[in-house]
Amino acid sequence: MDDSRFTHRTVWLEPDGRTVGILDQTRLPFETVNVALKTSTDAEIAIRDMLVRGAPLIGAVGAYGLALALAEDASDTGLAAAYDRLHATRPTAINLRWALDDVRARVAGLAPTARVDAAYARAREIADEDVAINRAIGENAFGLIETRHKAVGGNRPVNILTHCNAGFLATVGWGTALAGIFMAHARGLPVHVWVDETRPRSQGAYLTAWELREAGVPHTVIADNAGGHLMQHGQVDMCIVGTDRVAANGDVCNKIGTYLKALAAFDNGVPFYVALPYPTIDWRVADGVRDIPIEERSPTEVTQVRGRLPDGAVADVTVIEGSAAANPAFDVTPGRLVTGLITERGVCVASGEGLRGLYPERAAAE
Ligand SMILES: CSC[C@H]1O[C@H](OP(=O)(O)O)[C@H](O)[C@@H]1O
Repeated sequence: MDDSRFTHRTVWLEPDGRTVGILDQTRLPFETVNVALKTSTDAEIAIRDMLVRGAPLIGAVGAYGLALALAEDASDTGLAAAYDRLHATRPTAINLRWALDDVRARVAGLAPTARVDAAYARAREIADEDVAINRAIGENAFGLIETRHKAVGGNRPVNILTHCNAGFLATVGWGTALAGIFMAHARGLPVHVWVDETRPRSQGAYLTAWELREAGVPHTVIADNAGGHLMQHGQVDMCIVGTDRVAANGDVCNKIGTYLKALAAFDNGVPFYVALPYPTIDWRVADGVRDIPIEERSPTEVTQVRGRLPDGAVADVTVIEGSAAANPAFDVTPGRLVTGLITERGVCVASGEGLRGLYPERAAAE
């Protein structure tokens, strides 16, 4: 299958070998705008303000951000300061720390004059590795979708609910939760996707729906509160979502509202899967519900909505006036509510034992 439709459209290195190109996801689906990151501050702002978002993608952009920073100051002090600035942009997705740790380890022992090239080389490897990993996740997810298709009679589309955006826009390519869906559609296995709009930033309505439209995958956007009703009435055959951090015990941190979908799925016997690449596993966190930091974002993301006005202009409109608003950006689903974790190495139970079975060397090394 042609990878190009699902890869290298979110972040790339410009021909000058230093400038980092990104697709500005805050403008989608209304406009397609590319942005050039020329400084480490550009990279910081891009991650913090969610021009790029999605755990694997912010890891890749964080890696390039460190390379941009080393081009400005390759000293030990400069490296440490840049690491801290980039790490502080978003606290929940573990891929950012993973990527910054990886690049720092790669360059720390080098002479400052050798650090920039080494950092860019490693950032490129991280980006390319993400595409390969997600393709493998897609194959493993495709197998589950194919099995589900047979289980529901094999004569109708598999109805899959997803939350937020874990498509190629959340990664360097293919996506995680959507990768298997793209493959199923391309291979003629009929699927239909229920797309949670995913307030307050509406990554589902703005980004997942855009990806599925582009790929021609049948889908229906729904209010976040509709999923439980659809599950109660047999309209959902399985759920597949992404994640920003999986704890060593299998607890899953993902966009706010995921926990509620997992509860509804558990109550209705709907298989609930979470797709993730190995950098999303945080072996240092023993209990996800207790220990994973939850990002609190600006209340304006709740009180304002971006849309297209009748005259065609795109604007932010205030929909809540005079009231306080709270905006926790993630929640944590206990592993007991998760049917399986879909990784590049296969599918496992959402538990410490399940994860160690797939990654024996990682558990030992962490
Ligand atoms: C494949 S990671 C996707 C994951 O990231 C999203 O968070 P955000 O858009 O705030 O970066 C969301 O939790 C997705 O499930």
